[in-house]
This record gives sequence, structure tokens and C-alpha cells, in this order.
Amino acid sequence: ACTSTDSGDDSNHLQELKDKGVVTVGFAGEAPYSFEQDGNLTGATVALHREIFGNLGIETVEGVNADFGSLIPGLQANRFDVVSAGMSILPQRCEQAAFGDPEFNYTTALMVTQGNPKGLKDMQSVKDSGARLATMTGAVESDYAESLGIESTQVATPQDGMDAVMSGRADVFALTAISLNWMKTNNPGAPVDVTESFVANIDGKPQVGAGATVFRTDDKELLEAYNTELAKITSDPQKYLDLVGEFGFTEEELPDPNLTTAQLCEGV
Ligand SMILES: CC1=N[C@H](C(=O)O)[C@@H](O)CN1
Repeated sequence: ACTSTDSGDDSNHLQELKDKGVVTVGFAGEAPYSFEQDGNLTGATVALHREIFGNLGIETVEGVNADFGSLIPGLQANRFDVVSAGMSILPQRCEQAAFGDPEFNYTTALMVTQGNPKGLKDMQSVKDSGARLATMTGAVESDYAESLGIESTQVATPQDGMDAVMSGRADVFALTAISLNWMKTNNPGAPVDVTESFVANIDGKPQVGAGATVFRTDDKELLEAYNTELAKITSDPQKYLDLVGEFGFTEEELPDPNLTTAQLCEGV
């Protein structure tokens, strides 16, 4: 039988998903966006997906775990139907896949050794101090580092980044403030601190992350149906908070309605 994830042709993808009643999402185990807890797929992007795909008549959201850097390749290889990871809309990613409308605004922070002995506060301070930086493969923080000429150790997962700091293999791990604060809160007693969040730059341009769902480039009908349902949530702060508030997201994370996916793909 031809299933949605192996047909290799997305012209009928939405109908195939409705017929099956299941959408398979790729996720990277980055809390609180999308992760497993007690064997169950959960998180803010998953909560949005359950609501949105449910409204499209697709009742079940299943997950396939992949390293962050393998999410877009896995999507292209039909390992899953969409990516549920709050991925930033970035020009080079838009060349490989199609992004839905923005779902979350986020900024960056640094996980450091407890007490922040090197006094780190942003990417420039990492460069100036010569601190050993870890970033996640394929994640935007690797681009921030590269743009400043900082060499970073690549880790596969958020947990690996935290472990690198705790073991002393790295002085600092950069990721979204939301994910780092979640890890710190959920690992009480871990000898790490998380800095105040900041807006990082690429080539001198400030980058407020705008996370979205990722679709295959040809999957236009699904993308449009998704965006129509998403707009009902992002235009209603209470509805947004009802879905994602339990994962620590606030009105601060509500996407800026003036910043479109098309603009972000162009690199505003
Ligand atoms: C949710 C998330 N967004 C960034 C990115 O898209 O690269 C990275 O911070 C990795 N995690």
C-alpha cells in the first residue's frame, strides 16, 4: 500500500493523512518544543500539531525522533510528514523545505558552568574570552558562531550540550533561552547556570528566532491548510496560551504578525 510517508509524491498528501487519521512528525527531543516524557510525545509544537491536525480531521500525531541536524534531510527522505521542532525560518533552510507561518519568537542564551566563571553574556563575549563553545549540529547557534569566526564543538542533542558543560569538555553551550531554562529547571542541582537571554547576530544582523513547522517543498496544499488553522490560534492570545502555556511559553513568544515567512526566507 502507498502510505503518506513513502509515496514520494505530495500532490494528495493532505487527503492521504485524513484517510489514515495519522500524521507523523519529526522531532529532536528538544524540550519544551517537542520531546518524549514517560514514553509520550509532548511539547508546545506537539500541542499545536494535535490541535491543528485534529481540526483538519487527522486525529493522531505520532513522532519519529531524529537529531536536529537530520530533521530536514529526514523530511526530504519521507521519514516523516512534517517537522515539529520550532525550527527557525532561515534562508538556507527555505531552499531545502517549505516553512509554515511563524509560531514562536525566541531568543538565545548560554548554559555555563555554575557561577559563570568567564562572565559570558552573549556570543561576542564567548569570542572575546576564548571560551570553548558547544553548539548543536544544524542549529542556528552554529551559524551565530561561524559568523563571528568562533570554532564550536558540535553536539547532537540538547542533553549532549548540557553534558559537555557539566563534564568540562565545553565552557558554554548556546541554544534558545527557552530550551536551556527548561533543562536547568528540570535538572535541579545540576552545576550549571543559564545567562539572561539575548538577540544574536548573523553577519551583524540581529536575529530574533521565528520557529515554524517544516513541510516538503511540494507539499503546498497541506501547508496552506495548516496555516489557515494556525492563524486561528496565533490571532487569539488566549487560545495560544491555552495550548502552549503549560510548556512555559508566554505572550512574549507570540509571533510578530508583521514578520512573514516570505520575509524571513529572504533574510530580513
Ligand atoms: C528550537 C530551536 N531552534 C533553533 C534552530 O532552529 O536552529 C535552535 O536553537 C535549535 N532549536
